[in-house]
Amino acid sequence: MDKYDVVVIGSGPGGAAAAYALKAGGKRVALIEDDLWGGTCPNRGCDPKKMLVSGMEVVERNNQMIGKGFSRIESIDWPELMAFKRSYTEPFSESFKKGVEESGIDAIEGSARFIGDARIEVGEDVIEADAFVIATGQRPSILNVEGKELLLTSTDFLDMDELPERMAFLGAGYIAFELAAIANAAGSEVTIIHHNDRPLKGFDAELVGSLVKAYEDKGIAFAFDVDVESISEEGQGFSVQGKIEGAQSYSERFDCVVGATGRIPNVEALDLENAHVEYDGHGIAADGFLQTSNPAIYAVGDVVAKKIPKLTPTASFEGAYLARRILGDEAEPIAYPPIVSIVYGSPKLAQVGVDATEAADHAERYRLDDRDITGWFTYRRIGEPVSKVKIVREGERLVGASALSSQADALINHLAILIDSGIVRKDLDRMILGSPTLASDLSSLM
Ligand SMILES: Cc1cc2nc3c(=O)[nH]c(=O)nc-3n(C[C@H](O)[C@H](O)[C@H](O)COP(=O)(O)OP(=O)(O)OC[C@H]3O[C@@H](n4cnc5c(N)ncnc54)[C@H](O)[C@@H]3O)c2cc1C
Ligand SMILES: NC(=O)c1ccc[n+]([C@@H]2O[C@H](COP(=O)([O-])OP(=O)(O)OC[C@H]3O[C@@H](n4cnc5c(N)ncnc54)[C@H](O)[C@@H]3O)[C@@H](O)[C@H]2O)c1
Repeated sequence: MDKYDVVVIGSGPGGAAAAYALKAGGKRVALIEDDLWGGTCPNRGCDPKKMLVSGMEVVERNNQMIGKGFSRIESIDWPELMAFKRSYTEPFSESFKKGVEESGIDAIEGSARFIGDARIEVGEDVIEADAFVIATGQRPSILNVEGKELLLTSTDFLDMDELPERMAFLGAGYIAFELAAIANAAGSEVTIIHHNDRPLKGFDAELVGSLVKAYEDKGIAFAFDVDVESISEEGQGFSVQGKIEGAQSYSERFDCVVGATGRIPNVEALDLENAHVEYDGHGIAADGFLQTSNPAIYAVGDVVAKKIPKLTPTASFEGAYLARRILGDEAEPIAYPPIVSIVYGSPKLAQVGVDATEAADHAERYRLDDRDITGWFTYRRIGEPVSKVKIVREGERLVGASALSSQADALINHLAILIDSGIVRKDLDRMILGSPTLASDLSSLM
């Protein structure tokens, strides 16, 4: 039987951040993975998605420049774009594992399950540790309808050999908006089917409305207030059936249907009952120190039941915090800075900090600037059809922002740095930044 100081279960951004920092702090560490090394983000999440987004961005930029020196719309060769994506993803897992081993962490392959309060089993091997970190992430939740086995997931989409001519996404969250934009740019006829009329619920309703309009302008269809009841095979394709607001029936045929109705925590295989670790359908319960109901077991990343966005940077932030805590360098509970959320759609939608609703509800405290900046030079020069920004200030200081444009991802990160550092307009005015750029716009936005 092997004995470690710390065993980390799951090699995604949360588990890897904890394992590397614990090893650097002098601990004997094992990292266990039962699938691809590096977890969701680099293998079937953020990174492969963004490789495909690169293609979408070229088409978007090309379309915006038509009549401005460009007449031809570049089209995406899907198999070639997919080969480009695979050039990144295919070698990733092996090279990640090699990096783990070279750092002196024991890389163990297999599924971990608890067989006691401080003991796990991986295959035939029993492993003990002073502390465990659960970082097992989430997987797609499959809508419980008749024919659910016919649904594809985001993982299937991100590795599709051929792009279907007509496709549907069920759900209208991050994944549906991002993958729909990619498929649309690559020439597929896309429909997003949603059970209510409020897509991307965590984002500013008005900016989401503008995003939906932009999608419709690109030919993406929305079927709102549809309760999907069944998926069935129809010829070479699939039929989605349901009810519109519980009355009228809905029926459409597609070449493929991708379920994007959320993700669920990977907890079942862990046999958490054997270690007295509490969890529910949202994930593992962890306190402000990321400690579970068993004091020797911690949890980080997507597998934790939490209100904050389940994203790669939050998972790695938690992993790094937890390593400091276990190493005895952290006495305070975890404190998150404002968290940037970005939907890599076409255009992109992004937000950080206090939102417009909270600002309006607390008008005595916050000042909200709601601006259409489509005419600004930054956007004019690329023929951007829409650019909107909402800025929330408390006194002089920026405390929140939302943005919609093809540049919203970079802009929101600039704004998050201003929020976090407390930089105000007069500080910006003392700087000479490269112009014209997003950075040189900041002073005017403040
Ligand atoms: C399509 C898609 C796009 C995304 N895009 C973005 C984005 O652009 N930006 C962003 O910030 N976030 C994005 N995310 C979310 C991001 O991928 C996750 O928030 C992040 O990967 C969470 O990290 P984690 O370490 O908690 O879990 P994961 O990365 O999911 O890693 C968990 C690991 O644990 C392993 N595991 C599970 N059970 C066991 C077991 N019993 N034994 C051993 N190993 C086990 C799994 O195989 C997995 O490798 C995206 C997600 C998806 C699905
Ligand atoms: N850019 C990013 O940072 C990024 C990208 C992709 C995924 N992610 C992460 O992955 C998670 C999962 O993404 P997701 O898009 O699957 O989840 P999500 O929670 O963002 O969206 C799920 C959507 O499905 C809808 N839905 C739920 N039940 C439904 C039903 N019965 N019929 C129709 N619609 C239904 C929800 O109302 C919601 O709009 C995200 O919450 C996020 O944490 C992040």
